[in-house]
Amino acid sequence: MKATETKLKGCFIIEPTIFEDNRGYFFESYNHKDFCEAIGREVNFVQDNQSFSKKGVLRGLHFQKGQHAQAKLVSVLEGRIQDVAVDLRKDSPTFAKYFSMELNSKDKKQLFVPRGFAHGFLTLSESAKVLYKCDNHYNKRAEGGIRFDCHELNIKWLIGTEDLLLSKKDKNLPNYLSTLT
Ligand SMILES: Cc1cn([C@H]2C[C@H](O)[C@@H](COP(=O)(O)OP(=O)(O)O[C@H]3O[C@H](C)C(=O)[C@H](O)[C@H]3O)O2)c(=O)[nH]c1=O
Repeated sequence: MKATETKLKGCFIIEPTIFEDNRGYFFESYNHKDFCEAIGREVNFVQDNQSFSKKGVLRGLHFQKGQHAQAKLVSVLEGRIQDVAVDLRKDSPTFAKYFSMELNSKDKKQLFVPRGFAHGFLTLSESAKVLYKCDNHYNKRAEGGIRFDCHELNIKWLIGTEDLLLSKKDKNLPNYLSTLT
C-alpha cells in the first residue's frame, strides 16, 4: 500500500495494492501494521460504519467533539463519492481548508481523515455503499457539524445544490465556523 499526505497535515490518500488475476482481484483493505507504518503513527480503529446512499445524497459535514473526536478511514465498496475532509484544528495553519477527492469501488483508494476534522461526502453514482473505520466510538451527545455550503469553507461540490438530498439534521447544521465550540 502507498500513503500520500495531502496538503492537510495528517490527512492521507491510501492506495492499497490490488492483486488481479483471471479469477478477479484480492487486496488487503486494511492492515494495521502497514497502515500505521505508512502514516507514521499508531491508530487503533474500534468501530466500522457502513452507509448506503442514493445519487445526490450529501452526508455531513460531521465531527465528534473533544475526547470523542474520531479519525476515519473512508473507503467505497460500491459506486463513487466525492469525499471531503475539513481541517477544524484551531492551531492548524490549514484551519478551515478542505481536501476533496473522488473515492470509488474501482481504484479502491481510501482517505484517512484525522481527529479534529469534519467529514462528509456526496454520492456521485446512482448509489454508493461507503465503509469507514473510526478510532473512537459513536457518542451522540458529542456530535457536531457545519453546513456543507458554509461560505467560510466555500467547498466546490460536484453536483448542484438544487439536486442534493440531505437529512433534516444536516440542513439545520450551523453555517458559520464561529459557532463551533
Ligand atoms: C454516525 C452514527 C450514527 N448512528 C445512528 C444515529 C442515527 O439514528 C442513524 C443515522 O445517523 P446519521 O444520520 O448521523 O448518519 P450520517 O448522516 O451518515 O452520519 C455520518 O456522516 C458522515 C459521513 C460521517 O463522517 C459521520 O461518521 C457520520 O456522522 O445512525 C449510530 O448508531 N452510530 C454512528 O456511529
